[in-house]
Amino acid sequence: MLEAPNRRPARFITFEGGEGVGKSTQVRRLLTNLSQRAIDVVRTREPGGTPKAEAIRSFILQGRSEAWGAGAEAVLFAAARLDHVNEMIAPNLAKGTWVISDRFCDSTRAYQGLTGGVDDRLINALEDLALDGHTPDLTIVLDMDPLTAFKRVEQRTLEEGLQATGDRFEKEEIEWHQLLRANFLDIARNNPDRCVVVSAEQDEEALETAIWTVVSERFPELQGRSLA
Ligand SMILES: Nc1ncnc2c1ncn2[C@@H]1O[C@H](COP(=O)(O)OP(=O)(O)O)[C@@H](O)[C@H]1O
Ligand SMILES: Cc1cn([C@H]2C[C@H](O)[C@@H](COP(=O)(O)OP(=O)(O)O)O2)c(=O)[nH]c1=O
Repeated sequence: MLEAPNRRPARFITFEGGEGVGKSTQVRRLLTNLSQRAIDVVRTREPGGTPKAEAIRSFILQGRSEAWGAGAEAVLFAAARLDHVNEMIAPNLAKGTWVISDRFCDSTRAYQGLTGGVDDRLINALEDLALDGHTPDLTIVLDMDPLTAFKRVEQRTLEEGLQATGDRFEKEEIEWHQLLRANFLDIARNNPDRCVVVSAEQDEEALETAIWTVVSERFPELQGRSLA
């Protein structure tokens, strides 16, 4: 099939960071901002994004893989990612649809690798195989003090009368989450062309504006696009 002339490639954007820093909220807001500028875009999440990957998600987040250790969990996250890339991310990008993912490969490197102690060689090999060249064009690393993030989540849970989930990784000690934060910052430092760190300690609207500035500067095709 002939390529349409001057057609820009679809972009792949990921959001990373610790628990409760506002990733899902900002993924939704960025999706709206892009859609309003007539960009075809979908949002997805990890672990998950396809039925098979969602099955692996519930298995891990219920704590059923915990006893196997961080190395086996890294393999499970990569198995979910392989399906997610092959069945969802790659086909969307191929047809010109932008993809925004709430977490992706940096989560495995940060949680299982740098914080969980899994050997770099396994993390690198899994990343290489699962991504198969589908490295994100831009990764927004949302950074904030984990205690403040937990307080936010607690506050909302109380306000909305929700049940606290206590997922597999949410119950780790605060020191563990502080180390996780430092490790996400290290990943960003080691990938300066791809990652941009944005402080998540600002209200939702201010953070949305900060992220929009990063995204629109990174992708020149967005400049001058008026709101639909
Ligand atoms: N900038 C913000 N300021 C205050 N509260 C926020 C902000 N962004 C999100 N929240 C609230 O914090 C909680 C976690 O947000 P969420 O987007 O689900 O984070 P994550 O996806 O990183 O876990 C939610 O209750 C959400 O409503
Ligand atoms: C994608 C991925 C997630 N995780 C963890 C991070 C979260 O604790 C959990 C995903 O749960 P989720 O409820 O999506 O967390 P959050 O709202 O904080 O993004 O899985 C890993 O440990 N490794 C990975 O590769």
